[in-house]
Amino acid sequence: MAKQYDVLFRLLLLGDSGVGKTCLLCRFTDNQFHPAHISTIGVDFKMKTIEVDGIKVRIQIWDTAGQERYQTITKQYYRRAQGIFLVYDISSERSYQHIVKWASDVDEYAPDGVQKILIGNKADEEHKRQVPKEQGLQLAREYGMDFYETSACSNLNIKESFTRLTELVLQAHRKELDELRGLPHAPTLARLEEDEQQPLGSEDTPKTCWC
Ligand SMILES: Nc1nc2c(ncn2[C@@H]2O[C@H](COP(=O)(O)OP(=O)(O)OP(=O)(O)O)[C@@H](O)[C@H]2O)c(=O)[nH]1
Repeated sequence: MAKQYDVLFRLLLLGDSGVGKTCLLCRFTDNQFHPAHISTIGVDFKMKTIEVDGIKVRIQIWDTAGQERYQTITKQYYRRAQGIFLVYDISSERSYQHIVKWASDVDEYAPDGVQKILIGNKADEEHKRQVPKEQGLQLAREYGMDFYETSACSNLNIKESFTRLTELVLQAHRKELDELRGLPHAPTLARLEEDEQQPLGSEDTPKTCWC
């Protein structure tokens, strides 16, 4: 059967528990939002295909548990990511401060050249804001990352941020893509067979996304 996409990438969502990683993912893939916080156990993933620059990109998005006790498990998934979202909650100064720790984990465990974007989520909660937008921008500048304030609740900048990270990954893999464009059946950047495996948080286990 013909492939429905040209390339397959893996993106990863990292950040403290409760910043809204699962909700960002559910909003992007299913356009849904659930107000309850049910902590992710280990990792989970969802897939979505989008078109960028005329290329059909299948993205496998890994949602990791923010809770400390799952860090040993979640770190095992860093090395297979091509793009990473570092997420904090604009109403939690603490989650913003912890971005330094998440970024240092990425440096340690993710592959060189992994693309990163900083996200300040829950932008709809202006009345509870603890982290000024300028502070997010400043940190993103220091790390050389793009920055978005998002809201999974009001659907602010969700499509934009996922599309941007996908574009960055595509740009980073320009050479393979140029080859891909020249060949009718060029290999994908990642093997589907591997990705259809059902690791932790698979279709058969209870879903941590309740949106
Ligand atoms: N107001 C508002 N609430 C949000 C937003 N995104 C998530 N939430 C809420 O924040 C809480 C935590 O969201 P989750 O997506 O479960 O957080 P998480 O980062 O996946 O948490 P862990 O799985 O524990 O790591 C839930 O009650 C969500 O409804 C948002 O953009 N705005």
